[in-house]
Amino acid sequence: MKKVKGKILIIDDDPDVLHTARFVLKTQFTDIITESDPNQINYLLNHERFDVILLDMNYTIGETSGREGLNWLEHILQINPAQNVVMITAYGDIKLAVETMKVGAADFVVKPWENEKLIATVYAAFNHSQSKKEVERLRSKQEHLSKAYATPETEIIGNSSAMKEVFATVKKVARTDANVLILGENGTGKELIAKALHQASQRNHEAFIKVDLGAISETLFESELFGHVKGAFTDAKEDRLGRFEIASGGTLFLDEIGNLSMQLQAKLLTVTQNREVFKVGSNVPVPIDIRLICATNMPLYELVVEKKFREDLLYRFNTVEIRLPPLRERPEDIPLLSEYFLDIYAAKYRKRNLKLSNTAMNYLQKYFWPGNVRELQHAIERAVIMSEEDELKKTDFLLNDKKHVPSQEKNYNLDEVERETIKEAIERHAGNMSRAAKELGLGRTTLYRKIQKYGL
Ligand SMILES: Nc1ncnc2c1ncn2[C@@H]1O[C@H](COP(=O)(O)OP(=O)(O)OP(=O)(O)O)[C@@H](O)[C@H]1O
Repeated sequence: MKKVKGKILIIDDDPDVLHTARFVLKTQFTDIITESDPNQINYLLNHERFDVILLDMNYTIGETSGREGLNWLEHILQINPAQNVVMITAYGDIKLAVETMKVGAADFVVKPWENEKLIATVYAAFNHSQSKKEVERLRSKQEHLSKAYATPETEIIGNSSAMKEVFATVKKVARTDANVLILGENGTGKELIAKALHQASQRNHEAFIKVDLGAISETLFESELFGHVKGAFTDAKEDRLGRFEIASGGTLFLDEIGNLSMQLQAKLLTVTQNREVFKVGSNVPVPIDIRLICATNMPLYELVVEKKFREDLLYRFNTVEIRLPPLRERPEDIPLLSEYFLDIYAAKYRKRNLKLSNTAMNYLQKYFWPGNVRELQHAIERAVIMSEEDELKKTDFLLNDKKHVPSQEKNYNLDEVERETIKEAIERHAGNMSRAAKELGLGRTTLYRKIQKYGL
């Protein structure tokens, strides 16, 4: 018969009891640990997690009141309030055994026991412990999922060759468990791609948990990511699961990894190498099973050269790398995205007949889009709200004109480029010629000569 994967601890000062209990239970469970000295409870509970503890009521010779067992039970529940404990009691102690259940014992078995009865009682406690764990895991997962689903999902739009390549990579790697690193400027769709990878993976019925590492303070990092046990620090009023544990079985998306301090990078490396976490305040390792997706808008490879990002951590993250090009490098996606967002917002603001004029579309395609797709999305939403006619015009978009790159009509006339550059520098330094000259790398006299030449 296949044994159940479970760890049972038996604490009794009578070696015969330990021996027979081990003999009976090892036919059912994979790990049986016996201990004759209850003073070892602290050590044991701080180093391992037990599914069920079988605990004797009396230890000191001549002691039959059962009080000792009750005290040890309270002690165990203080260390781990969720621990399942089955009391071992002599026939005369049944009244006290019932008392222990009020304190928090899961059940009791009476010595001498029938083997079937012992197995059945430990099984029931074991199943209870498993369902308690599952309930806690599901509760935390649910909390995160409801937050995640508060924001509606969007399609991923793109017809440029760069985006087609991205889609092909997503398709290829989604079903593997390979770690994926997504690089790209703000608003290029890194999170969207991470979600797409999760949705197309075999883990899609499990949670997708996002952690914005840029938003977590250094002090809360461990508790947020690895969890904590009750009493680990002043505010730790109860046990809490970390994001790694909640994501177990699913996908963990670590955003903004470029912002991590060296110290936190070291911690993350250990966790991703060993695939287990230690909750703050606990020495018990918790195994984790996650698919890891990381993202950043920082130049990670440069940070490695500057020794600001660990090379070993980068190579742990980048088994597969996806680079999302900035929107200005794929202007052919702009009409598609613009129409897509226009549809959404025209419906939302009940302006269904709204169209984009050709001049407006032209204008959008030439803009620099420093905030990428997110900026385009906001620009369209704002224009839809502000528009008073059936057609969105160039003037409905409040874009920063300085950031326009008329790429197709780019001017390669050196004189004109020089004239524009000088004009911009003078404007930027509010007419301060020394500063403008310095920025342009020119002497003041040369600058004046050129101002005269170009009639500025
Ligand atoms: N290809 C796309 N198709 C449709 N919507 C997109 C696309 N790319 C990005 N978006 C939208 O743009 C917004 C920003 O996307 P997302 O949050 O995925 O970007 P990000 O790269 O993770 O940004 P940040 O670096 O700021 O976290 C979202 O509302 C997203 O739905």
